[in-house]
Amino acid sequence: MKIKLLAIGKTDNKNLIKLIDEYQNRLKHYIKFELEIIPDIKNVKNLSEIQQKEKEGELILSKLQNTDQLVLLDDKGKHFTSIEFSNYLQKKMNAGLKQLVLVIGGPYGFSDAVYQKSTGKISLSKMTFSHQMIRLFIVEQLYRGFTILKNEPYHHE
Ligand SMILES: C[S@@+](CC[C@H](N)C(=O)[O-])C[C@H]1O[C@@H](n2cnc3c(N)ncnc32)[C@H](O)[C@@H]1O
Repeated sequence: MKIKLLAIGKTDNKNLIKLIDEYQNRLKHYIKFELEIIPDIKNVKNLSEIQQKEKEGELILSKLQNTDQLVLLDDKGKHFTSIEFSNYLQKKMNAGLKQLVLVIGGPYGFSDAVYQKSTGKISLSKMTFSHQMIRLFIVEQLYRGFTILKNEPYHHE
């Protein structure tokens, strides 16, 4: 299985980029992983929130292959402990899934079309974080999940 993380908009924060890169590199020892950044929509000032979400949604959906499973990172999604999340990843691998696509929405979240196409929603907290911070949190949790599956000493209860 491959995991693709789709995210909207580039971040200029060098410290954040460095940390994301570090976990991304660690993760690559366990699974094929790709972070794909969808460029920011141009002239967003002329768009309503709904129009921006719809345009971002079209770009997200255009990136999907037929066999992909689309799972959204969403503060209203399902909550997992890190161990439960590692089991979730194991189940996806056991199911013979070719590619799991995790998506981080833009500043206003997802369009209805993206919600309709998705097969699940994962929340990393009841709180809402910026779409940039979530990139770091999910790569760290993915890394943590794989170290749990491999019984490696990173996660402590
Ligand atoms: C600023 S948030 C968008 C908030 C927007 N009000 C909404 O309803 O989704 C930007 C993106 O970050 C991600 N995000 C923020 N907080 C999250 C959380 N607690 N769990 C999972 N994803 C989160 C989601 O992908 C969200 O679309």
